[in-house]
Amino acid sequence: MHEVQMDKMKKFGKTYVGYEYVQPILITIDPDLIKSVTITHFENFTDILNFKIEPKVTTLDTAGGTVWHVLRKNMSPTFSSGKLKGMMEPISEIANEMIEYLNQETPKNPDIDVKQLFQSFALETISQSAFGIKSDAFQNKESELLKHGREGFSSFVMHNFAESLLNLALNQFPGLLSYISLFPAAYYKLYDITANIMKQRLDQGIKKKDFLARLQELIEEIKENPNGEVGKNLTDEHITAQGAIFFLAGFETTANALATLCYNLAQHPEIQDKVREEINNVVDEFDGRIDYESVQSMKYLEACIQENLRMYPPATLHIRQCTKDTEIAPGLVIKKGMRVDFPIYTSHHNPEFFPEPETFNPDRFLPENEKTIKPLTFRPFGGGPRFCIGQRFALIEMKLAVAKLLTSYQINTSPKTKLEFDKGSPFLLSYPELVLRMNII
Ligand code: HEM
Repeated sequence: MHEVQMDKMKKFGKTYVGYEYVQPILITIDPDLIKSVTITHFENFTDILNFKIEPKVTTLDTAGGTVWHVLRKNMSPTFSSGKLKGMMEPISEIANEMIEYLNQETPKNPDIDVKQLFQSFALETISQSAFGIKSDAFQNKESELLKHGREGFSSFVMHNFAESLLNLALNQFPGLLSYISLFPAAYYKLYDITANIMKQRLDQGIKKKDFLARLQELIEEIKENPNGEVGKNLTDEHITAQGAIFFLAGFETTANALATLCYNLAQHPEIQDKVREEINNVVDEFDGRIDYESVQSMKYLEACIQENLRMYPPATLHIRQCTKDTEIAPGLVIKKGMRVDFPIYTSHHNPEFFPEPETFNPDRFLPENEKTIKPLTFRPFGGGPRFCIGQRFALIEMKLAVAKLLTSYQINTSPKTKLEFDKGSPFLLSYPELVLRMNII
């Protein structure tokens, strides 16, 4: 799909009108228009869907209006610096498990499907920090959570796709909604897992400090203060639903980005050597520690991660629905009910924003050069108040994983290395596998 968008942008320029059946959609990578919609006039563009869904599937990414506001406000503290710092110790342990797994596998066969490797890493990370449980993803490829994660994620992709296809029908016949579920079984399974763990914790008086603990606090708040902001706008079902989306949104995106980063580093051994040298120097300065503090000093590693997110953004598009007629630029009025699309891949590959866009050049993101990047042209995590809530979590998680990996392994291409993106995915730059050769240092 990103290829289609690239062709259209070449033909029509940075802004054009596309059609979904008979409904017009404004499609733009113009940073001024993006600012106008996602920031200046955000109150008229808070929503992602333009039809109602039941509370059990109203996750932060699908919620709209007041429900979204209240959810976002109350979920944000989970990602404060203090909370993130607390989560890093288990993540560091999981990265160690990943290295142990490689130490066990690579003597048999150094060609590793890094997509699968990082899916296990990301799954274990989310399941321990969100659900407080071990999924045993490295050793157990049949892990229940891994299965629901993969199925749920393809469904998550599908529900976005289904949303586009059913949009028109649902608009005209809202009654259809009682018959159609856009959210397949895996979603409900994750809802049940969340509900069961919360119940178990309540019954056994287990106290933790993870995402689920925050959800439990909110459910308590509804009971204690039914007329407060949370009680008036949310139900227990709304809150429980958030367990699933944190799991689904954080799993595949992070795994995809980590795998393509390793691919870029394998293609550019000189960049890989440079980033390894930085990691080793910082680790020496921090008495051998790779942790929350030390990874903050790895500026070149951060630049490599950002440059990889530019070249291969896991999400290729983000969208907003207009809820009130709004003039977003002189003479350009977006009507209520119209959707505005912001292609990410197309913006990241536009030579006007990023010269020589097909070249992997982490220097673009070094602190001294970052000012040359125009705000809202680089949007791997979206933009405005509705940007990705897991951004900081994902960045630190990726830094930790890559820092640990590069101190133990040299990443090379293998004759089996091939990066081929799935065709037709409207929102994601997904690919089935990515094999790289991992040589112990
Ligand atoms: C490399 C990793 C990731 C990428 C590239 C990514 C990308 C995105 C993008 C493009 C959006 C749409 C933002 C917009 O509409 O402006 C989004 C939303 C979201 N992401 Fe992420 N994400 C990543 C990791 C995570 C993680 C780790 C979590 C959770 C732990 C997460 C949770 C969410 C949620 C809940 C939303 C909806 C936010 C809202 O509508 O308020 N993401 N993400």
